[in-house]
Amino acid sequence: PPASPARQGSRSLREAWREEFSAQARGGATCRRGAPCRRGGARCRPMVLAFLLPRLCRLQPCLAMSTATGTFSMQQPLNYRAGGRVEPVDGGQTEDVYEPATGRVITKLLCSGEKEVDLAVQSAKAAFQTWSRTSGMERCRVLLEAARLIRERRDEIATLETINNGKSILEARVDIDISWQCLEYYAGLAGSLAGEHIQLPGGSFGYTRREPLGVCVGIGAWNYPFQIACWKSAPALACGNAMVFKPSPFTPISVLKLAEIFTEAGAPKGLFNVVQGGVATGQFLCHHPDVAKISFTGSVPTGVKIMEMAAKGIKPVTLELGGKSPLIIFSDCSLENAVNGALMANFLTQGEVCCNGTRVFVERKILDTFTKEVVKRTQKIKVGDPLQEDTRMGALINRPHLERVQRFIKQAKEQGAQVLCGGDLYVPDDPKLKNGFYMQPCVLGNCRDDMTCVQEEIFGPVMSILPFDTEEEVVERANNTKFGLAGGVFTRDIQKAHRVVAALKAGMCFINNYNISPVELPFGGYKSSGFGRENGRAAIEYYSQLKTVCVEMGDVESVF
Ligand SMILES: NC(=O)C1=CN([C@@H]2O[C@H](COP(=O)(O)OP(=O)(O)OC[C@H]3O[C@@H](n4cnc5c(N)ncnc54)[C@H](O)[C@@H]3O)[C@@H](O)[C@H]2O)C=CC1
Ligand SMILES: C[N+](C)(C)CCCC(=O)O
Repeated sequence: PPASPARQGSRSLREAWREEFSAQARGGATCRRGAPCRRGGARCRPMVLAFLLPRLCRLQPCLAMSTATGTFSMQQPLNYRAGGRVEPVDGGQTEDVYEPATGRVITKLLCSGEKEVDLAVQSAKAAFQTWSRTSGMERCRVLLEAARLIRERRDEIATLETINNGKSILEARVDIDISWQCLEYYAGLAGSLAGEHIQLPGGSFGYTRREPLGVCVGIGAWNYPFQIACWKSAPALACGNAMVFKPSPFTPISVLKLAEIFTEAGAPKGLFNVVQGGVATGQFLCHHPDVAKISFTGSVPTGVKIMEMAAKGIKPVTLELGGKSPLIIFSDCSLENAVNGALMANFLTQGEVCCNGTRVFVERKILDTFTKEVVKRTQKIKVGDPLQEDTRMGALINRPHLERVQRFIKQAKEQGAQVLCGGDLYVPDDPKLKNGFYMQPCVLGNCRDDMTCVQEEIFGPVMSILPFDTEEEVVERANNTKFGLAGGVFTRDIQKAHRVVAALKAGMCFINNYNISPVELPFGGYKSSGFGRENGRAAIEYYSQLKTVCVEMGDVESVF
């Protein structure tokens, strides 16, 4: 998008940085103007850095020297309150934050205590006073500007996401695109939020006002750190709320970019705050009496605890929890699309996706052909350095999680499943990656519905293939789970497609595709996968409340 003249100066510097930044991340030899470097990138780069670094220290305080794999380190402080980065005033417990690609510690996280949480909430409360009185159009402008800034810094934010989460840079860029689209979408809705006018007898009338809730808390998971923060803050802010966000302690970094961008886009200081920490910090947030709403993304057991805490304060909650979603492949599908769909449904973000279609039901007639093709394509997935352009699968979030996924595969074998490909740890040749958390994507055959790998959410790159014979049978088996986040069907028969998705007990269903994320569509679960919706118009309901005003135009007829 074209920059306004007022922004040109700082923008050209940022662009120069971005080009250098992307070149470093790629490890490629490009010069500052993005052209192939005739003088050799290695020699050219120090000159560019000598020019840029003093300025960057001011502009980009959270970025240290270099961002190529194995070189990034994050500077303190990591909390964001009242429009700036701050050290927590209390807390004290520290956690290591990793770069999954190399297993290096990139920073220490200071977990925020009760006082710091209170200061963040008070900061949000103060910003709410002004923000909640702005018009929808004023909010629209701030959100649009924030969306524009995210879009402008897409590569920089995606690189941070890749370094801290381990997903491929290709995927991280898509995540950032979905993030700014989400802000644009709610910017568009902000100006049209309105109540109703209702005529009553005798000229009296009523009307409704759609009002914000107050200070909303967002608690995020580690698989889509920046995107989750946008999915929560965009509708919250559009409705006139303020937010305190707590990312997962595994991925505390990229959300600071969002906080800085909101401030730069003109949001009042304190409108969007970040407190870092784990379980205890989350509990302080949920119990805080000035918090009006909690929106949570994470596991089912934590979701239960969040709801219990919210119940004590009668706070509304949105819960985006786990899943074990079915993907149903009928024999009349386009095989090529179905295979692509199954890969999309299982292997994005190293399989660490809540709505993944990990139970792949395949009509027996095409079981062998489908399985052969899926295995062939899975074996071709390039695992490795997530900042390399040709990598398609990076590293899992941390060592304990990698080991947990490995245990699921071991147990699947013990229960009779057959490993058709992958499943082993992967050690890249590059020595700097040898302590990274990599594994080969895995396809399991010979699966039965009662196996642990088919019942439990693995949250790793493991697909289970299950044969079926009839539509009725597969719908029943697909629904036979405590979860209900998503589901998919591949068929060329349109009646069958709609009949099957209508029968699926899941909040997000796909026909002839899987795991795409148009921000216009509501997203959320049935059953143990949670309730409330993110994205789409529906999310407005979860970040606002209706006030009814009844207006008497005549005299009061008293019964007394
Ligand atoms: N439905 C959805 O949209 C998504 C669901 N998930 C689910 O999340 C899980 C993986 O994410 P994790 O971060 O490991 O989940 P988790 O439930 O352990 O943690 C999620 C967040 O809650 C915080 N937290 C943990 N205990 C808390 C407590 N007692 N009170 C307040 N906050 C607390 C954590 O610090 C983190 O920020 C998977 O099971 C996955 O299915 C993940 C992404 C998206
Ligand atoms: C973006 N998408 C659809 C692949 C996943 C979003 C839900 C999650 O946070 O896991």
